[in-house]
Amino acid sequence: MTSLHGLLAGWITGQRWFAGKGRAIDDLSVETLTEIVAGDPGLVHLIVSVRQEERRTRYQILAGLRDHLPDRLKHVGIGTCEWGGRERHVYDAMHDASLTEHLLRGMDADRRVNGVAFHRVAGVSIDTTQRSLVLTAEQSNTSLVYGDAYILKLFRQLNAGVNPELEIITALAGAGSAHVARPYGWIETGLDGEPTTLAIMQEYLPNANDGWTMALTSVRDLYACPDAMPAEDAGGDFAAEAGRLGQATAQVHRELAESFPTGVVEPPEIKRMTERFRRRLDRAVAEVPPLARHAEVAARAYDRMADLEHEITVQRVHGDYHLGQVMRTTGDWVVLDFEGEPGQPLAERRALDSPLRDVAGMLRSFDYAARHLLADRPGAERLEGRAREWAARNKAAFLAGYSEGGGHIRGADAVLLRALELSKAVYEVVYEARNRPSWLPIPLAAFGDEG
Ligand SMILES: Nc1ncnc2c1ncn2[C@@H]1O[C@H](COP(=O)(O)OP(=O)(O)O)[C@@H](O)[C@H]1O
Ligand SMILES: O=P(O)(O)O[C@H]1O[C@H](CO)[C@@H](O[C@H]2O[C@H](CO)[C@@H](O)[C@H](O)[C@H]2O)[C@H](O)[C@H]1O
Repeated sequence: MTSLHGLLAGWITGQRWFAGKGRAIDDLSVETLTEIVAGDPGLVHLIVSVRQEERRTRYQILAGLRDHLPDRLKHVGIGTCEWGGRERHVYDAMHDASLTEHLLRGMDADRRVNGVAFHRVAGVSIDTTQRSLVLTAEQSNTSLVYGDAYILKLFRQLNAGVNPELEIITALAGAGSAHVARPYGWIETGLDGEPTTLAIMQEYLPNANDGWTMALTSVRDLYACPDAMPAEDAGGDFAAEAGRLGQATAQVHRELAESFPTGVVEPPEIKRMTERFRRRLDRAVAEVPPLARHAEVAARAYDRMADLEHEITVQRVHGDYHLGQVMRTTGDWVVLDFEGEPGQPLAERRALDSPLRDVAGMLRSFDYAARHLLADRPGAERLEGRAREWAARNKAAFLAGYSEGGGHIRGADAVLLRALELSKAVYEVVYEARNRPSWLPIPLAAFGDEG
């Protein structure tokens, strides 16, 4: 009979959130196993450590155990193995509402099960009768939606330490921000001696649309219009929303600056920042060879940044800002997912940075939205111009909104912004190569234009 390790090693590579796709697993070990619910069905919490060549990554899994697997759960089966002296079915517990209700109950009761601690945010109450469904989004993590009340995000890749998202939404919600979803609870454990966030539960925004979906609708509308029609006359023009998003972004940056420390980075440290960008570029080229022919474009932008003679203001930022991280409610834009770039060390994700890093991230996202629909589309070359037009129009509206909302972008910031955009594109090249290789041409196109 296959061992639990063997089962997990065969299953994990097929999961959307598994970051090491395309590379063999050299070793998978179970670091911790905590029984959250005994019996049938049973629920166990696992932290597994996966080694692929030199890189070791920890992942979190919630596994269900049943003596008999009902048809409705067969599609999430992991396999069978011996457990407690008998053969049991192991499956992905996120799809079993009769198990995920224990997560709600655990948070409501501030329960602790061995090393796994459930917490409720002070002053809120949790409705434990809500049933969960797994969100089917393109995600680095896995989210459960309970009724239309809560959304619980289970972090898949684990890095020791408090997740910046928990820290930030707690502070901003506490300060009365209109741009974050209210936190309700979290789950944590100790890893390498540090409290480490395993999951966060927030208010679910039931009548909201995410920015990526809205932007794609707008792009589709434009592509369907006659070539001669100006973008502003096309149905579904997104520019007014892009402007409002810019304003909301500036407000969130102000709230972050008020809730956390800020600082300034002097030119010698700016040089060191560009050295880090270069090292990241070198690593990316080694991992994704098609990036090599564009490396010079990025290197030149970094050189220009290294020559900056004025200081840069730094503060806590979002860190992985894009259209999929913002939701338009009936009232305003709400910002999600303040956890920085998944997979980066937590210290880096919590470090103070230029708010323009988020601005750069969103500018890249407008390019993604414009180009995404061109892949594999007949007549794509004809639409290339329209894609540029859509991206340029919405980027300009976003930047104008950012300034109107009190965000600071001076003329001299163009060099910094360009370097940050290309640094983000380098990250995206690696992200796409690992997760969605057919999307790789999108970030690679960022280097084609010297800006
Ligand atoms: N509070 C919320 N209300 C409604 N939908 C949400 C909420 N938070 C996240 N979502 C949806 O879940 C998706 C993924 O959430 P996100 O926090 O970005 O996860 P990940 O870090 O895995 O990408 C979002 O794009 C959005 O569609
Ligand atoms: O999972 P997260 O949302 O934290 O972020 C990761 O996945 C994103 C993709 O889902 C990725 O974003 C890239 O693709 C987006 C379109 O799907 C695009 O809007 C972004 O601009 C682009 O960076 C993100 O980089 C990654 O960290």
